[in-house]
Formats: sequence, structure tokens, C-alpha cells
Amino acid sequence: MEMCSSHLVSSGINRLISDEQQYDRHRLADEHSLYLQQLTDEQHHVYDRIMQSVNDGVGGVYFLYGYGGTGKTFVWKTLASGLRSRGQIVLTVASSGIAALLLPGGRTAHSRFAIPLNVDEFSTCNIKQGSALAELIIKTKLIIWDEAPMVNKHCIEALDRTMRDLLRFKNVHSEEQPFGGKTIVFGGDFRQILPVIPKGSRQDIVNATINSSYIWNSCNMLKLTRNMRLQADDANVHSSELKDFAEWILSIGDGKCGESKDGIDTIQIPNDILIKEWEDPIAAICRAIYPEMFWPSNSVYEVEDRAILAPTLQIVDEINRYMMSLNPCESQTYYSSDKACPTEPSNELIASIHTPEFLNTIRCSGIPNHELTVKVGTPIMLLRNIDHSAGLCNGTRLVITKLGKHIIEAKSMTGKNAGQKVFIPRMTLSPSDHRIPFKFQRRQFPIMVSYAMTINKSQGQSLSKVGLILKKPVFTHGQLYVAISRVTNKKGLKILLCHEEERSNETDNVVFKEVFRNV
Ligand SMILES: Nc1ncnc2c1ncn2[C@@H]1O[C@H](COP(=O)(O)OP(=O)(O)OP(=O)(O)O)[C@@H](O)[C@H]1O
Repeated sequence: MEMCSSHLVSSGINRLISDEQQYDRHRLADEHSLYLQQLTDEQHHVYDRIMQSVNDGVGGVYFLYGYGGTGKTFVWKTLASGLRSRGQIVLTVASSGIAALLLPGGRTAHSRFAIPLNVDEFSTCNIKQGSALAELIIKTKLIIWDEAPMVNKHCIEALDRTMRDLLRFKNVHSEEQPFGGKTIVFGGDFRQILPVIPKGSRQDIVNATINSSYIWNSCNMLKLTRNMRLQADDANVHSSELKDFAEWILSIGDGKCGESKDGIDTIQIPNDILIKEWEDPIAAICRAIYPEMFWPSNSVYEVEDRAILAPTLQIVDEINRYMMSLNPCESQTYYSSDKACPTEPSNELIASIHTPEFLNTIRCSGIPNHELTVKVGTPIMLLRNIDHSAGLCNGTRLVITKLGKHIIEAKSMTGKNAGQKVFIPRMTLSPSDHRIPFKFQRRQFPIMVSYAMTINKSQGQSLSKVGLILKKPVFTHGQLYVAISRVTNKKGLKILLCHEEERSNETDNVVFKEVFRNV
């Protein structure tokens, strides 16, 4: 949506620019020198390259490649504090709301750059020349875009096209320079789930990633290889055990574990992670991850920092229903009101098909179901950005504390706002799913129950206990890697396999190795 310039520019002051210059420069200068002393040699090299590019003002495109825990966020924080302490503007964005929360002053790329929801090779951002947002971009010294491999390359190309155009009055060569001659640094891990292309083939998915874009030819690669999370971790855990676990996770991400056949690897799950004793697989995985829920006299239902993951929504729903049945509190069901958006030209026949009753039956990811049953104590996940500064964005997990008629009260589970109570209102939501060939609106609380969630939805979450249930093997690139890398502690991970007739410790791992061809 185009930002209203008059609203953001009042009495000659561009609010978007002044917001970005409001940082406490003394505090940031102290923070910056502290971070700078701590940087490892490889982190320092990355920092120097990017700072050099900003200071020279010549622009440049960089990609910082490093798996989880190598300190990408640490480098982003050092860069941002260094430039902001000088009063310079750094825009920090991420492809998902959860990753954006980890960045200082972070926003999602879509909201920051007004990127359209449905993009193609001709798309541009909704930013007008002369608008407040255009001025902000012109004044920006550095753009940091985390988790870039999970977004469709057309989103990144839309920003490139827009910036080449916006900067042409400032830089006569902007149209020939990537991102109009600004410095931009992308980050991320190609082992994770790649852009989701509904009904897309393997080739379509690989083709939609940033390293299949024309932008990639201008990208300077920078790498981080040392796992800083493991170094910082609990000294009680034997470090060689942690190292082995981290290497096992990486070998799954790289597709270098197990035997390969027709592009699918068969891997073995270690005995201490596998759940072998079970009658009912759903009950068994729930008992492993939420044992307190099975204690008869228990009144404290610990759900924080835990989740059960599965590849498909169907199993996720089954687990959530099962877990809800263990909570003795009274349930409340909220029904959405759905309506079709008018079509042009208005068509009586279509209107008679898209009745509210028909719309109520539609279930798709990204919007809540028509019928939403919850209880006090139910863990939920937000499906929309509500208030980024309060840590309430798409993907934030909370626990319900009170159920009203028009509002739900909940408590944040993680992050700097953990424990804080918030109110969630009903919102009008429209699905952006290409598979629904017409537009409709649903008014409902923007939440889903999250005892269990799909692996795709868990990307970016950091959890102390993870249960992975595979009634069917994983089916796309990165799913197994993302599922098992949500925990850093081996003890927190349990896997239950029930996709074979006979009990086995083997399952599939899908890695599109061609995606690593040029990284
Ligand atoms: N040079 C450093 N000195 C001290 N601690 C560091 C350093 N670099 C990273 N860390 C710490 O290591 C942990 C992992 O770093 P960070 O979160 O930046 O990694 P990441 O690559 O962004 O991981 P992810 O992709 O999983 O978010 C953090 O606790 C961070 O504070």
C-alpha cells in the first residue's frame, strides 16, 4: 500500500527519516565499541568490507552466507550500531516477522519497502517518487536484508527496479547500478526452506531463489563458518556431544548424510532421539513433549518454548485437537464472518456460488479457520503483524490468559516482551493464496492453536523442546533441517517415525543440491 506522504511529512519534517535518526547515539557508540572488540576475525572481515563500501559511497551488493549460530545477527548489530551512532540511516529488514524481531529496529521487507503481495518479473514497490518513503530510501546508507533465500527473487528484484528509478535524481548512473548504487547486504542459509511456490516443481522453487536472480551476478559473497552459539552455550553440556549434534544437523542440511537414491537421501535417526515405544503415535509424541499435561493432579500447564512439528496441516490439526482435549478448562469457539469481495463486472452466478456457508469451509495457511476453538492456557501463534514494537508479529507465540467476547487476552512466551499481557482483536483478513481464484474476506482473531505447527511455520523459531512426527516423510527442500535445527540441545529433540508398515529408524531427507551450485 502506498504510504500517505502528507501524513508522514508534516511541517517539513519527514517522520520516517526522523524516526530512523532518533536513536541514542551515545549508547549506540558504546555498544558499537563493545561489539567491535568481540568480533572474530572472519566477522571483522565481513564488517570491514561492508563498512568500506558504505564509507566509499560507491554502493555494492553483498551476501553473507552462514548457517544458524555463526553470528550473522551479531554482525548486523555491529554494523547498525556503528552507522546509527554517527546519525546515519540503516534499514534492517527480514523476510519473516520473527527474524525481523531479532534485528535492531527490524521490520519485514514487505512492510518496509511496500512490496506487493503477488509479485512477478515486472513488479515494482508501491513507492512514489517524492514520497516520504522515497526520501528515506534516498537518505539510507545501508540496507540489511536477513533470511533472503526464503523470499521469492521477484520481491528483491522489485526493490532493485524501484531503487534504480528513485535514485536517478541523486545519481545519474543509478539506472545502470544494482539498487541504484546503494550498499545492500543480504543474509541467510540456503539449507532452509526456500520460497513457497504453490504447486511449484523443484525447478520452479530453485528458480525463485535469490541465487537464480540477475542480482546474483552482482553479489559479493561473504562467509561465516564458526558456530558462535555453541561456544556461548551451557558449559554443563559436553562440548564434543554438542559439536557432533551440530555436525549431524549440518550434514542433513547439506544432503551429505545417509544414502542417496533418485535425489532423496535415506537417513537414520539416532536411537537417543527416536521414540520407539508407542501404541498411538499422536499420544506418544504429545507425552514426550508436554509430559506435565498427562499428570492427573497437575494444574500448571507448561507450554512455553515447545512445539510439535509435522510436514502437513492435517496432522498438525489432529495433534492440536488432542492436546486441547487434555486441558480441563472450558472451551470457547469463535466463528468468523466471511464474505466474497465484489467482482468486476458483478456476476450473479458467481455470487450465488460464493455463499458465506461455502466460504466458511475454506481452510488455507496464513488465515485462521472459520471455527476457532481455544481455552485459557492454549498456546497460540499470531498470523498477522499487530504491533512490531511490542514484539507482536506474524509468528509470535503467546499463551491465552482470558477469553472475552470481542477480545482475547494473552501472554507473550518469548523475546524481550516475555510475560507481558496483550489484547488481540478480531481482524479482517484476505488470503493471498494463488490457488483461490477469487477474493474473499474473513473477520476472525488472527491466531492459530500452536501446540503443533507445520515445519514451514516453525522456520525462525527457537525452541527448547521439539517433537517431530512423520506420518509421511518430509517432501521438500530443507524441511528436515529446519525441523531439527530449531533446538540447539540434543536432549530437547524427539522424533517419531510412523510412515512405514514396519517400525524403522529410517526416513527421507530432501535437499535440492543444485541450489548450492553458486554459493
Ligand atoms: N563475536 C562474538 N562474540 C560473542 N558472542 C557472539 C559473537 N558472535 C555471535 N555471538 C553469540 O552467538 C550466538 C549466535 O549468534 P547470532 O544469533 O548472531 O547467529 P545467527 O547467525 O544470526 O544465527 P541464526 O541464523 O540462527 O539467527 C548469539 O548468542 C550471539 O550473541
